[in-house]
Amino acid sequence: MVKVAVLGAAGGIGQPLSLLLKANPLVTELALFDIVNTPGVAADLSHINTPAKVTGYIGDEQLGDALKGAHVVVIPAGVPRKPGMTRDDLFNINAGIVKNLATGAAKHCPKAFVAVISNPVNSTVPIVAEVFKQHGVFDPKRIFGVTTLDIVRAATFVSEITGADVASTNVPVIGGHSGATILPILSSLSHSFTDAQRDALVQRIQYGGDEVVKAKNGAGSATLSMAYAGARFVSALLDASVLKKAGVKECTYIKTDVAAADGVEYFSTVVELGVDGVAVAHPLPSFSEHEKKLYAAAIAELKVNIQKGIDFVAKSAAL
Ligand SMILES: NC(=O)c1ccc[n+]([C@@H]2O[C@H](COP(=O)([O-])OP(=O)(O)OC[C@H]3O[C@@H](n4cnc5c(N)ncnc54)[C@H](O)[C@@H]3O)[C@@H](O)[C@H]2O)c1
Ligand SMILES: O=C(O)C[C@H](O)C(=O)O
Repeated sequence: MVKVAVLGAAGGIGQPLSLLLKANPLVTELALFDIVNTPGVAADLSHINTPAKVTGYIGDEQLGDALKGAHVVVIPAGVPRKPGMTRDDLFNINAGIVKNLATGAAKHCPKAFVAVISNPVNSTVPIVAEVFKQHGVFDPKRIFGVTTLDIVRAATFVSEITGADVASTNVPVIGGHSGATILPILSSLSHSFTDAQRDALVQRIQYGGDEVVKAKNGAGSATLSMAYAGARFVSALLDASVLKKAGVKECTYIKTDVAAADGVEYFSTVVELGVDGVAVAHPLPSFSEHEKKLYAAAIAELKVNIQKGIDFVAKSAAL
């Protein structure tokens, strides 16, 4: 039995993500949780002739049933940005939503892999971790911030410049998931970019989310490309943990000591996935002079974002 629970399943990301997960033959049960509309989404997806049995769960009282027995919990619940907003502007609403869902996961499926999509990821992942710690079930190998969209974008934008096949273009993107914390490692590629090309690419990868937010003009942020990226990440988790495939690697934001020397305990890095989640978190790559500056800027912002998530859980525990 491989049960995947999607929390926020009726939303802009949740629906196409659930569709892609329904198409994954490794998934045998798909639990769709939201505060609205999941019975309809579940009925619709349930007619697709793939193995997953699909069930809709609605409202807090059904959260436990949605989560019980889950192998993977994916969380795209929460509000998206509108033009002019930063991801951090979503904190006040999304922190509470993620904390509540994480509490459900800690109680009902403490061993599940938890893949957090809700923004601001730099802070929501520490929130999930702190909630799991409070319940005495925290395992840093099992909680992930989904930064796969940055990898997907980087491959697309880089291949547009290099002309290389996009499917075989792989650009590591480390750090976090917002603006200056997004750190593409262009120096790892064999192509040599001019400084102007490099600067334009870094800018586009760091602010790719804003490109979509502007184009959607108030109707939300990336949903379809995020669903694709989220499904790719879950598929990697299942390949490693269910099929026990070796060498499955994705960049993902985890609690790790790779950047601990610089004072951050959460960082997105290249991670080799295994049956228990994180098998190997790769150390920082060797940076170009330019990347050293980007890294310093990323660290400064990450520190603030991470602390904000930790403080939020501590404050609400003290109430
Ligand atoms: N990690 C990434 O790369 C990435 C990419 C795109 C979007 N996002 C983030 O994903 C989140 C969702 O974006 P979206 O476009 O799908 O938004 P959306 O508004 O279309 O959908 C969000 C869904 O969450 C549900 N929801 C709200 N409160 C809930 C709760 N307490 N429990 C369960 N469900 C709840 C809503 O009912 C809605 O169906 C946003 O925070 C957005 O910023 C992250
Ligand atoms: O930009 C956003 O707010 C959504 C998401 O984080 C993205 O990168 O597209």
